[in-house]
Amino acid sequence: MEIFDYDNILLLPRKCRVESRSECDAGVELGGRTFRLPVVPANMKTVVDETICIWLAQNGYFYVMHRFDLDNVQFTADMHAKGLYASISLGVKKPDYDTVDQLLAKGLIPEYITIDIAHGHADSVKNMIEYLKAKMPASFIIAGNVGTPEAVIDLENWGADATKVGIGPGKVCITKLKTGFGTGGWQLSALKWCARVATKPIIADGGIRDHGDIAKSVRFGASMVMIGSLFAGHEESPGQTVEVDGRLYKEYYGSASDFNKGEYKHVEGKRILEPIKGKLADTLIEMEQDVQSSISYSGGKKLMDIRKVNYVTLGGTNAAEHLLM
Ligand SMILES: NC(=O)C1=CN([C@@H]2O[C@H](COP(=O)(O)OP(=O)(O)OC[C@H]3O[C@@H](n4cnc5c(N)ncnc54)[C@H](OP(=O)(O)O)[C@@H]3O)[C@@H](O)[C@H]2O)C=CC1
Ligand SMILES: Nc1nc2c(ncn2[C@@H]2O[C@H](COP(=O)(O)O)[C@@H](O)[C@H]2O)c(=O)[nH]1
Repeated sequence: MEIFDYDNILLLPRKCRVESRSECDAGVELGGRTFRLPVVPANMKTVVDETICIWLAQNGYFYVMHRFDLDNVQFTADMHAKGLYASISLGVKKPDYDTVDQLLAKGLIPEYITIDIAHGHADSVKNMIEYLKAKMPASFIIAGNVGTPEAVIDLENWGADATKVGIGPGKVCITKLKTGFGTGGWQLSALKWCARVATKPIIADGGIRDHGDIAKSVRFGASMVMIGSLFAGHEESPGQTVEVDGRLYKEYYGSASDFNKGEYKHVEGKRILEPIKGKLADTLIEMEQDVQSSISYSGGKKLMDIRKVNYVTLGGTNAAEHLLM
C-alpha cells in the first residue's frame, strides 16, 4: 500500500473549462441538504458553540454541535424553533441513550446525528446506530472515528449513513504518541484506502493545515472534511482569549484532553494556542474561493470533478506520477 499525507501530494491540472472561477460550484450534498462548502468545523468545545452553529446553518454551511456539557434536547429545540436543521453529537454511554429517549419524548428528531467516539469500530457504536435507526429512522447518522476499510464496511453495514475517517491526525491529538495507533502522518492515504470500499459518504477528519488540503481530501474520496485548528483561532471562537507578549491567541484543546475531560484519565489530547486570525465568515469565504480555484484547476465545474485528476507523490528526488486509480 502506498503511504502519503497532505504534504507529499500535489494534484495535476487539466485543461480549464470555465472563464471565471466563480462558475465553479463548491457545493456538496449530504443527507438530503446541499451545503455551499465541503467543510465542517470540528465538533469541539473550542471550535463551535450554539451561536456559531446557528450562523453556519443560516448561511448554508454544515455544522456538527459538540456534545460536552451541553443539553442536546434544548439545543435541538432551539434550532428547530429558528427553522434550522439540528445536527448533534452523541457518545455511546447510558446518558446518550437517555438523550435519545428525551428527544423522542418531546417529538424532537435531529436531522443529523454524529456518533463521535475515539475508537468508533466498536460494538458500542453498532448498538447506538441500531438504537437510532429503530427510534429515529429519519435522522442521518454519521459514525466514527475509524481508520481502516474493515471499519468503514462494518459501520456502513450496521446502518451508518456516512463514516468519519481519522484516528489521530488532529493538531491537538496525541493518540499516536500515547497508544502507537492511528492515521496520523498518513491520513490522506488512509482516506484513499477507506474510500475504495465505501459506498456512502466519508467525512475526512483531522490533519487539514492548508485550504488546498480540502481538494486533496475530495480527490482521495472525501465528501466533506472536518476541520478543527484552522477554525479555532477566530474572533468568535469559543476558546478563551490569551495574551502572550502582546499578541492575542485563542486556546484550542482536544476533546480527549484533560482540559475537556476535567480529569487526567485516558488523555489523548493536548491544549495549544492559535493566533487570532479575524472573522470566521471571512475564512469560510476564502475557503470557498480556494475550492472554486481547485475545481477550475481540475478542469471541471463542480466539486466532484476534482476526483478525476491525476497526482504526483513528492518523495524527495523520486517524485512519481500517478494515473487515475
Ligand atoms: N479522532 C481521534 O483520533 C480521536 C478523537 N477523540 C475525541 O475525543 C472525544 C472523547 O472520545 P471518547 O473518549 O471516545 O468519548 P467518551 O468519553 O464519550 O467515551 C466513549 C466510550 O467509548 C469507550 N472508549 C473510548 N476509547 C476507547 C478505546 N480505545 N477502546 C475501548 N473503548 C473506548 C469509553 O470507555 P472508557 O473511557 O472507559 O474506555 C466510553 O465508554 C470524542 O469527541 C472523540 O471524537 C478522542 C481520541 C481520538
Ligand atoms: N486524538 C485526538 N483527536 C482529537 C481530540 N480532539 C479532537 N480530535 C480530533 O481532531 C480533529 C480536528 O483536527 P485538526 O487537525 O483539524 O485540528 C477533530 O475533528 C477530532 O477528530 C483529542 O483530544 N485527541
